[in-house]
Amino acid sequence: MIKIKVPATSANLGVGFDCLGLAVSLYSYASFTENSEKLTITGCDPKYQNTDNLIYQAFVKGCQALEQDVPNVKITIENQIPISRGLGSSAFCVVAGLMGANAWFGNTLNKEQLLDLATQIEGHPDNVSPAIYGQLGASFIDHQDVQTVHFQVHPSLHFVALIPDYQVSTEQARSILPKEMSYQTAIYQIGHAVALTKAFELGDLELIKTAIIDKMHEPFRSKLIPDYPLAKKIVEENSGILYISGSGSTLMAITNDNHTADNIIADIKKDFPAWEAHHLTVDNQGATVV
Ligand SMILES: Nc1ncnc2c1ncn2[C@@H]1O[C@H](COP(=O)(O)OP(=O)(O)OP(=O)(O)O)[C@@H](O)[C@H]1O
Ligand SMILES: N[C@@H](CCO)C(=O)O
Repeated sequence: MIKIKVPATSANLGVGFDCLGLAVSLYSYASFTENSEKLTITGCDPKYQNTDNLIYQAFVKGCQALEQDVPNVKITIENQIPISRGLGSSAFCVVAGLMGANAWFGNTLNKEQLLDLATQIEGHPDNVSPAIYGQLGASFIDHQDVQTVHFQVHPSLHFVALIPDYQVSTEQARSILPKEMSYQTAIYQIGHAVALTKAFELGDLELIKTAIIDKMHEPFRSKLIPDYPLAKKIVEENSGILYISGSGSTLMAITNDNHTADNIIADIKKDFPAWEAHHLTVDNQGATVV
């Protein structure tokens, strides 16, 4: 049996729309075993238990890249990453499927090749890069070639994923964005994004607080999350910093204090008892064969 472990990923980090992504300590697993039938899938909603399943689609793409026939396979999913909540559940599927195929046929694809394939499936590299490499990743696509660099996040930083009991569709969250942006806003975003990566390395919470403020997507997307204003108020009253994780609905709080992270969770639970909340650290390893 081949078992792949993939971390959840939090894309954008405010000003890094479609470029920045962070791997965090929440994990899903996919196992691949020989099967008498073409395909069996367990561990997910019956609507995903067919050949359209994203893990299987990525497994097939991996086999094709390796120029191998697609074997009969049983895929067993152990899922902790909530679906369509902005924590990279689709990146988990894509990376697990590709790495499953790669391990099945002797691990001949390297991480750069896996990242190129994963980005072709996912459409943007911000989640799949940290899902493969761990840490904080900054990525861009140069023709078909994905370039990615990694930043070691300062260990003093704590991340709290506040996960609403409702989904936000990535498709809708992309479709509501304006088609154009001014030079002034582009300059604002570039300066802030570069400074933000340094602030994460340094663990400089004051710099993170200003550098993370986005003008490109959060002002529009926050309207898709009805509880955004109250959640932001609760986090800021606890001296935390809030951004929309991926395309939402998860709101990620950042603090440099263990106790504050726990207080944020306790206060959020008072107003939103149905929400899930996880106190997370940065995953520095990325996806692994376990
Ligand atoms: N455990 C799972 N089993 C089967 N399919 C899954 C699973 N997790 C994710 N998926 C697939 O991924 C899709 C969700 O992708 P989507 O991009 O909407 O959300 P996300 O990746 O969680 O959010 P974001 O990209 O903002 O972090 C689902 O519709 C499904 O096709
Ligand atoms: N960068 C993507 C992440 C979600 O897949 C977005 O914000 O739409």
